[in-house]
Parts: sequence; structure tokens; C-alpha cells
Amino acid sequence: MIFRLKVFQTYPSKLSKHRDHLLFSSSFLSRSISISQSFAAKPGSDQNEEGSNKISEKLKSIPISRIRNFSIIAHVDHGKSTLADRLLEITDTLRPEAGKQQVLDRLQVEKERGITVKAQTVSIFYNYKGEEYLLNLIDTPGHVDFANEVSRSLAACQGVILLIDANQGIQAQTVANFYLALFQELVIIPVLNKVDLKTAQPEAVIKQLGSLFDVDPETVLKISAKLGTGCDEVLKAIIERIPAPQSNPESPLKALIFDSWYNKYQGAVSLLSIKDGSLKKGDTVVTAHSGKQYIVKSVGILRPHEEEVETLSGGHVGYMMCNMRSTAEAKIGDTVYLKNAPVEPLPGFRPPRPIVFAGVYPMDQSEHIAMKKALEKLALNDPAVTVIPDTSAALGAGWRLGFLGLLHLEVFSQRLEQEYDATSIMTAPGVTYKVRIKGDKIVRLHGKELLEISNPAHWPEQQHIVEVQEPMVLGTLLLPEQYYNQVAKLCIERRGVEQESSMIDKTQMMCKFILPLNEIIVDFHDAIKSVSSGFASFDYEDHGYEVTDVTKVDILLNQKKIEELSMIVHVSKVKDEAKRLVDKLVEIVPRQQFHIAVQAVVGAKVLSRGDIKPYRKDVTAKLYGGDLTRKYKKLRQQAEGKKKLKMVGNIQLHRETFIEVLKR
Ligand SMILES: Nc1nc2c(ncn2[C@@H]2O[C@H](COP(=O)(O)OP(=O)(O)OP(=O)(O)O)[C@@H](O)[C@H]2O)c(=O)[nH]1
Repeated sequence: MIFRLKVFQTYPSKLSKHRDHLLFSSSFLSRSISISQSFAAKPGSDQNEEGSNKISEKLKSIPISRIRNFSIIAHVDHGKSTLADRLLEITDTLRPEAGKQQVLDRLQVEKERGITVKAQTVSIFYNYKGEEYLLNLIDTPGHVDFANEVSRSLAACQGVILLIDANQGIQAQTVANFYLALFQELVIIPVLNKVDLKTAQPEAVIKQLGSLFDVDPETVLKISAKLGTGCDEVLKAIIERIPAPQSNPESPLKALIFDSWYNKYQGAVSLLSIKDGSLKKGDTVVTAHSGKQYIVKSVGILRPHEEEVETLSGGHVGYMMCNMRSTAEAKIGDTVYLKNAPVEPLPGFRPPRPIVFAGVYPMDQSEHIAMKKALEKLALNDPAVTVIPDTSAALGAGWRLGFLGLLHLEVFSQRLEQEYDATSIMTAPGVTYKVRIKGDKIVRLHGKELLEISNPAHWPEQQHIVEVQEPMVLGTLLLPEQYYNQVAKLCIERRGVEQESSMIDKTQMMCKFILPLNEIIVDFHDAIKSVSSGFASFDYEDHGYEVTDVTKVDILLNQKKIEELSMIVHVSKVKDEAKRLVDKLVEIVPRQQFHIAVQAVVGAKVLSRGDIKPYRKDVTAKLYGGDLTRKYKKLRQQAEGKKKLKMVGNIQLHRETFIEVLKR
């Protein structure tokens, strides 16, 4: 029997209106080039020798004591991009053009999911009390999926602006960001935005800040980024409260790579924070973790377009071009040093570790090469994604992709859809389980006792499993108190265990739940929004692995296993899940000319079954009266025909069928 499974794509493209931006922006973690499209560069900032010399001289003239490296961290829509625009305007870094749009463009997915993927790194010159300062506004991805990248970019800062909407108050991402900054011992400048709104409640939010983070009300700034009110105060606070970077110019070069992007002509461009020493064109450098050598072709700063300078030295933040072939070579968190002066690498380097997996296949196998090219191109820009060739009996040759988290998966799949014109099939996302197996033969076969399995197709037989561990997250939820019961109920249904809950003011609550990652990867965000009328915000962080009791549920159609529908399910949910899957298939698989038995099984045990009745063509319709044997003969022929059909039956499962089945 041949099963033809057609496309299902769980992540339709929502990014079409950002297409241009995305096609040009080299990495979703990297800077956006839209900044230079919406603002005109100031005269003299064009890259020519004179301009370059001028900038080099200016950089040299600013001592390290007058450098400030900072980042703006905020929950989505709290006004980060608007504030960045105002700072650039006030400092005359860029002059706005008529009909300008926001400088910091963003991905639609951020809006939908309430998270920020990326911002913008830019160097600002600012004259304060008669002295020239260099303020480096540093890009942070801002979401915990990219915790490693966030902490590396924060490692390039000495302080942050914690921006909070005075109307909405503290949200889940504000909490996550605050602790990341606190953990790195950065100076935190709390800033309330949107105080121009009639509904703004700055005093209530100041109380929240006090009760949650112990913030001194005197230190909180109140601004309207939209109108520009109070933005001068922000610049003043940056200069007066954030310390200058520490650096030893006499020591050999030590620089941190905290971002990278791909440029068609220059290869991978790395963004560096120079800790010690200096770096210039022609230097031979080594990246500590890969051990590779490069000759530096160009160094410079971002304003926000690249402006070449002679030397980058201690305290500076700038780019390095050295003909790296892909961003995989410019590893975030890696240390750069001079070839003949090796240094101890900076702490905190961690290679990216994928935790969410999904299969991706071309709709039509003839598109395999085109899709391979598209994937290679995307992976060049996004070294955090892992791409492993995989084959499925039903979907043909494809790949299994690994992502840092859900957001990463969504952004990647949307970008894939843009890079790759034809339709692709993406299977339901899953997590990696750690499975301890027994039996000498089995262990020898796999080469180890603890297997990491992300594809249900590779799940060992139940009798060989000793123990399974699954990835957990610590979720933080901020919500109005009246929604607590509904939200807590949802978390418990998703096997969450409450850790703590507290009121942060008269109406708002914060609760923390430990949840299995697998329970939140499909529709948790939407479910949280729907039970709280959109008021609750959710964020999560990695919480290691815990022993769990899960098993594999297979789906059989006429005894034939549909590998793509196999799922790893917690035992407490096996019966319900089996019934749900079978009922759903019975409801949505189109009837055929023959009977189809649908079964959900664990091993040999059938947990649920259903039947899809055949069409019944009335073969006797044209027989009027006469001999009954003729009628029986017709019916016998029909039964024979159906038997044959069943043998060669071609059950077609369409894209919609899959989406329906996988939806909860
Ligand atoms: N009334 C008012 N609206 C503001 C103010 N600052 C920003 N906004 C509006 O708030 C919305 C979100 O602002 P953004 O600057 O895009 O917010 P963001 O934090 O950068 O959002 P992401 O990039 O999605 O994380 C926009 O519609 C802004 O016009 C303000 O001071 N007052």
C-alpha cells in the first residue's frame, strides 16, 4: 500500500510585508539594514578616505573614560525602537527624512509572539558639558531562546536602559531581561515610557518596580520616546550612571565576538567588543575556540552603516572583516587575539545547543536541490541551526533541523519560505529526549547507553528503555489577578508545577511554573493569550532535564504505520491523545472506495480505534427486476474489486489533514 502524504506546514508565512527587510538582513540575530534605508546618512558619513580619517581621529581623541557601552532592554512594544530613533536624532547621528518610518524595523513574528528578536548596534558621538563622548548602543536579541547571544551582547555593556511602558507596566520579558542584566552586574537605568498617554500610570509602575526589583523610585526616569520628552535625561543618565569600560591598552588584543552577519562580498562580518589592546587592518588574528587564523581586511564602527577606521582599541565596539566564509566561523562568545600574542579566552563561551527539532521536506522531490541550496544559504547566516539529512518513507528525502527554541524555529521557517519559493513540508516540532537503554546487544548497537532522540522514528522498543528524561523550562507569567485561575489551570493541564506566585501590586501577579518544553512548543502562547483575554505575558528559560514517563504512540491506517504521525506522549495523556488522534483522523480523512481501519497503538497494544466507512456505489441500481442471481453476481464482483483496491490502496492524506491532526 502506498501512502501519499501531502504538505502540511504548521508555520505559514506572516512576514510578507517584511520581505525586503528579511531578504537583506543577513541574520535574524544580526543588525537590520533598514536603518540606513529609512534615514539618510549625514553628509560626510559616506565611506571615503577623508571621512574615514575624520572618524579615526575623532575616535582617537575620545579617552576610554568618555566611552559608554549600553543596551536598551524592553518587553515588545514598550518603545525600544522609538527611543533608539530619538537618541539618534538628538545626537545628530542620523537626520530623519521626510515621511520616515521607524529606524529599527522588526519581524512580524516578534509582534505576534510578544518578543523581540533583534535590535541595532550603533556608535553615537555626543557632546555633553563641552566634552565629546562615544556612546555605543549595543544590539541584544532580547529573547531567552537566544540566552547565550543575549548574555554575550550584555557582556559588551556596562549598563542597560530597562524600558517599561507606563501604561502596561512590567511584563514577563521585562522580568527575564532585568535578571539577565542583574546577573551580569550591569548598571540598570529604569525608564518609564509613554507617559504622554492619558492611561499611563507611572506611579503604579514605579511601585511595581520597587516591589519586584527593589528599585529606588528616585532613580526612575519618565519619558515619552514618541514626543521626545525626557530623552535628554536618558542621555545624561547614560553618561553619569554607567561606568566607562575597563581596559588595558598595553595588554595584547583581547576582543569578544558578540554578533555576526553575512555579507555577500566580505563573507562573515563580526561585531567585536575590544576588551584589551587594539586591532587594525593587516593584523593576523586567531579565534580562540576554532583556532583559525585570519588577516584583518578592515575594521570600523557602525553609525549605523559601516564606517572604516584605522584602529579599534580598548572600550570600542566595532566590526571586523577578515574573509571568514560563514558566520559559523564567527562564533558568538569566541575571543579574538593576535597571532603572536595568545591570551586566555574570555569566559562564558558556549556552542549553540539546539533543543527544538522539526523535519522539513520539499513538497515535490524534484525540488530537493533547490531546497538544499536555500537551506545552505540560510544556515550560512544562522550558524545556530543544525541541518541533518533525513529520509521519511512517506515524505521522501529531506532534513531534520534543530533550533535554539520556538522563536528560532518560527523565524527560520518563515525565512525559508521566502528564500525558497516552492512549498515545503514542515513536521510538528518536537524536543530531544534522553533515553537510557538496556540489553548488551542494544547498547552495543547504539554505542552508548544514553541516547539523545529527537525523532520519534528512532525511538527504541519500549522493553529496551530503562529511563527517559525530558527538557524542562522555568516559565514566568505576569497577569492580572482575575485570570490567575484560568492560567494556572492551563499550566497544570500542561503538566506544569507551580513554584511561586506573588502580587506585584494591587492587581498584577507574577507566577512561576516549571513546565515540560514539549508541552509549550505547539500552541501554549496562543492558549495563554486566549484564557487571559490577551493580558498575560509569558517567557521561559531553560531548566535542565527531568526524568519522565513517556511512550511512543503510533498511528496505523489499515495496519500500515504512518511514521510521520508517531508521537512521544506522556503516559498520563496517552489514552486521551490516542482517542483524539483517531477521532480526528476518522473525521477528516476523506472516505475512499474501501474501508479504512484507524488505530492508535503503543507497541502491540491498541489504545483506540475507529473506522472510515467506504463509499457505497449501488452497482445494482441499473438492474430492474429479473433474476436475483444477477444482482448477487454484481455485488460479488464489487466486493472482489474492493479487495483488490485495498491491496493497492492509495490513501491520500492532505496538508489540511496533517494540520488538523496536529492541532490540539
Ligand atoms: N504614545 C506613545 N506611544 C509610543 C511611545 N513610544 C513608542 N510608542 C508607540 O508604541 C509602539 C511600539 O513602539 P516600538 O518603538 O516599536 O516598540 P519596541 O519596543 O521597539 O517594539 P519591538 O521592536 O517590537 O520590541 C509604536 O506604535 C510607537 O509609536 C511614547 O512615548 N508614547
